[in-house]
Amino acid sequence: LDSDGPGTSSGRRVKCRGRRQSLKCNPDAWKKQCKELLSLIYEREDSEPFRQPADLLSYPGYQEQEGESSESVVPERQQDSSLSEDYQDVIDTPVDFSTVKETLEAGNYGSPLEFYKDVRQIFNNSKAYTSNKKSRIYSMMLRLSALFESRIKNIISEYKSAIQSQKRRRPRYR
Ligand SMILES: O=C(NCC1CC1)N1CCN(C(=O)c2cccs2)CC1
Repeated sequence: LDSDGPGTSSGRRVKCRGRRQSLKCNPDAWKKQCKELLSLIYEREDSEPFRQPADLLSYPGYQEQEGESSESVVPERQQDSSLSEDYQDVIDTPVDFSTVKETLEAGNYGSPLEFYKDVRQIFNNSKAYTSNKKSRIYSMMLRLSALFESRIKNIISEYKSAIQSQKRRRPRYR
């Protein structure tokens, strides 16, 4: 697992004289940026299956709320009664966007990397659970993951630049 996350800045130094508020210098800017990214994710219909904890035991098929959308998607494991495994047998670390949203709003992420790790777990769980790479929910996850990765990489590289420019250069005596 690349704990560094995407977009590790490649040695580009940003001058951060004085003003911390400017986009590239504020090490706290990532919080607002991640909240905005999360709002964008919630706007996408593709996020619907991932907004609440997956609990396939509580209903026969995965039906969306009335009126939310015309289609209903049934995880193919529900269709295939031969599979005795259910979601919690397959997935060790269940996580969904409502949990991520709460953690972010409570200020319980120390960096965008921690946020990135949780969101990536949502997508990895979907990859681990699917028994069919053509399933509807899996394809929703793939689109959402592409959107997320395209946006998170700049948030993380700006955060890393801001941290780098905070470090005062102290002479090292060997
Ligand atoms: O039950 C839910 N989500 C809770 C619902 C929104 C109240 N899910 C079904 C299983 N999941 C998958 O990722 C896959 C299914 C098929 C291939 S992957 C996660 C979403």
